[in-house]
Amino acid sequence: MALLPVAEALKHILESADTLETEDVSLRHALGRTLARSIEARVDNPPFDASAMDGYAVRAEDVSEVPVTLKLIGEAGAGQPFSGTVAKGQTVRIFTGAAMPSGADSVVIQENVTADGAAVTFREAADRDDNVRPKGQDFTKGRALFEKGQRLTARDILLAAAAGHGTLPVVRKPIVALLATGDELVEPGTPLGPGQISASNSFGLAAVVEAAGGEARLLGIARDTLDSLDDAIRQADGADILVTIGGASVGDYDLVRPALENAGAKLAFYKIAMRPGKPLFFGSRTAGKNQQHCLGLPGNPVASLICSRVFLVPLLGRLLGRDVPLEAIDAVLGDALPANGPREHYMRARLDLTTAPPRAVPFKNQDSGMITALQCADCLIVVPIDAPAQPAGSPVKVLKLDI
Ligand SMILES: Nc1nc2c(c(=O)[nH]1)N[C@H]1C(S)=C(S)[C@@H](COP(=O)(O)OP(=O)(O)OC[C@H]3O[C@@H](n4cnc5c(N)ncnc54)[C@H](O)[C@@H]3O)O[C@H]1N2
Ligand code: MOO
Repeated sequence: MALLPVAEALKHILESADTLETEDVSLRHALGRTLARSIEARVDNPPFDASAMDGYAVRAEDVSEVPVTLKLIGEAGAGQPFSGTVAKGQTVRIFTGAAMPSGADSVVIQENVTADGAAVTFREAADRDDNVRPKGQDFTKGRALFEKGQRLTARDILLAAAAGHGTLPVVRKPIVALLATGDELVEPGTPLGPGQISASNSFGLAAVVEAAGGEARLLGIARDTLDSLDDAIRQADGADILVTIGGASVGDYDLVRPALENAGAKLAFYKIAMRPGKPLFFGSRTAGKNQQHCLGLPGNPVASLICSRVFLVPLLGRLLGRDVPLEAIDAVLGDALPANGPREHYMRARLDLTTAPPRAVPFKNQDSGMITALQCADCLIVVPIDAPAQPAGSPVKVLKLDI
């Protein structure tokens, strides 16, 4: 069977998914969530003309020539407006954040004033609007603040709060069930017996899912039997995506696809023209009340993490209503590359941004069990299918690693 090109596999995955439902969350839980609607300001900011300094509110024309002494008639504190009006020859003690008293149009900082009871002497002249933040200078009611599909940052949450929003409409978090499979796997931190390795992928993938705005549910480790896989797959009911890890290839114990098919999954494709990542598959099944996407990732840790960025993160993006492309950069090869085979090769590399164009230096060992090479890579050099050998300095397309 011909291997499916990466772009076609991704297109298929994206076309299979729609944006999830909307829910309102409090600002305290809004960080990293994706807006389901565009958002406008509900109030002006500041909501009133406000003092930017501690000092004295005056009519600027009264202090155009100094020294001059004005009569103190009251005080305006933050949240404690002065209810009277400042008339000619008068001043009001004012503090940062307080509303400007009517009649006053300027604030003189207290360092430039000598107060003696009700007699306040100004040593520095002031202009209109000095140290005043005018109503709506930051934003006015109705101003567009955020776009639908925007992922909320700390700064966004600050702005939303200032703009009168206590909650925000966001897209429900996609739930991703992660199922490790294999008799050799033990939970990380457990001493390794003969032939055993740590089930590292689930933890790397859970981090990818959560950084991308999803909620990861670890289903643990299924053993290489149909019974164990069936049990584990049942635990995934209710998840929007079931990601299986390993058991996808052609070995006698690669039982994940048959187990998923037993559980009602219809596979749309299996095996892609990608290195690492060849045995990846994708399909869907009815699981509980919802239609569940099933993504089978290869067991090799590097393959599983890279494939998660290339396919799972965009799928999560689609469920959340936003695009999450990998940033592509034009670079030159820092080393010669041999001819490529029938799979698009995503080579782990260091990116030197101090040169123009940037230089991408591929790691010597591109084995998909080389977790250290993935961990210290900055980018992936994408080598097209059947590309000829290329000398150092050849132009290449590079994807910046953001996981
Ligand atoms: N005869 C062939 N053998 C293989 C082929 C092939 O085409 N013909 N493809 C190879 C490729 S490419 C890959 S990738 C692997 C992927 O196979 P599986 O998805 O079935 O993965 P496993 O065999 O279960 O595991 C591969 C490797 O990864 C380790 N592993 C598995 N799960 C985890 C986990 N959760 N955390 C950490 N490491 C994990 C596992 O122990 C193996 O070392 O197949 C090639 N073989
Ligand atoms: O293509 Mo397999 O995914 O690592 O080696």
